[in-house]
Amino acid sequence: MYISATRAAIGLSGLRAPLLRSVCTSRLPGGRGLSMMAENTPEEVVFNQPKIELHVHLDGAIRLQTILDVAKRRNIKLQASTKEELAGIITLQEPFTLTRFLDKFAVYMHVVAGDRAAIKRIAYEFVEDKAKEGVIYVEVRYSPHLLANAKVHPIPWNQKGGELTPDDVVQLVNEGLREGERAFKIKARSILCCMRHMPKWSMDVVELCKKYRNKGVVAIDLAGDESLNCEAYPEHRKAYEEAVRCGIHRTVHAGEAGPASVVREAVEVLKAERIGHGYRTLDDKALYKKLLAQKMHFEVCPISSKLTGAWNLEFTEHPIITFMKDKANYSLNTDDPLILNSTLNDDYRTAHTHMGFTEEEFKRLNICSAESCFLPDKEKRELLNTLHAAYGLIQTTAF
Ligand SMILES: O=c1[nH]cnc2c1ncn2[C@H]1C[C@H](O)[C@@H](CO)O1
Repeated sequence: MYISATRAAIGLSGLRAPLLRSVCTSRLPGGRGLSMMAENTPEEVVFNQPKIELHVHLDGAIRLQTILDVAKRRNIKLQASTKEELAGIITLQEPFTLTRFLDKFAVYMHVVAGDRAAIKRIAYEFVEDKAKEGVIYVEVRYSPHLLANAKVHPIPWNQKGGELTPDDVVQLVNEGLREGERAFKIKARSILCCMRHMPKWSMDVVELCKKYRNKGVVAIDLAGDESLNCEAYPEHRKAYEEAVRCGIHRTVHAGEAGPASVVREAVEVLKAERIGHGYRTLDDKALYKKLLAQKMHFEVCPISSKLTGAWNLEFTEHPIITFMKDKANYSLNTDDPLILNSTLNDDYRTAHTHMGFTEEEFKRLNICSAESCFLPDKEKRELLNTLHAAYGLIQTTAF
């Protein structure tokens, strides 16, 4: 039996502020503790088996200590000098709107953006953190433009112009991920994000996907605030057309805070092969039925959905439960663990405690995740074999 007894709140390291702890555990019935990258002991891990993660933002998964270290080295003033203080200004303590949630990135992105060593370091540390969570394959996403300070217009985060281009950023992330893979013995690939409010960047993004498709980059994404930009701009559409033409895999954030029409557009116009979040799909019964039939993959993120305000009712009524009952194709993911102050285990615990997820379902959804990942066929088969062996399953997948 791999699902251990769950506890109302996981053990809190000395770093966890009591105030934050009580707010989080009371607001989030999942009882997620404050992670600050604290590690769970084996008995606290809900599904202690190899896992796949397909939806996590690199820039939403940076260690607090790294932000502090880089700020110090670069002489950048922050309104915090300890991890606790920094957590206090970055992490969410109660449900926000998606718009206000996305504003949180502005608190720290200027620290790492434009800095070679920092970008490589966050990618490397990311792999270490995922390995510790029991993830054996991860697809991590980011916007190369949001980490650059050259050949990007406008230059993000009020940085001064510099020399680090979006292309340099992709190379640095690839290096960090590759070194992390070697050190921590897991597999990590990346997805490059177009941003909904920055259509001018999108053709660049697809070109970078093409250039680095065999060097670590596996897909294109469209991220950002769909509640403000419900319809993809023509530039996004052109970029996705080019992705289709060149066989670049495609995922799109849709139906998180925006309506089901955003999901419909993602599938029908942008030709998305996976949907980031997708909870609002359920508001359009015909669309949901169609996507179920075609085994569309939904990248769901329970804790994120609550704190971004994408889902503002109880976890016990969450659309993910419908996905589970309908045996839909979906993965379980963290999204932005830095801002959410969560770990993948916290999402699994939330699903187990409040949504009735069983060990069998955890295995099934991880198999679905492997089947829907963007690796080439041969590597996908190897991944599936690894999972089947670890889970003690007979391989029946037709893949
Ligand atoms: O949950 C999200 N929905 C939409 N966009 C998001 C979410 N989390 C992060 N992002 C944005 C902000 C990041 O800077 C960007 C690239 O990772 O993607």
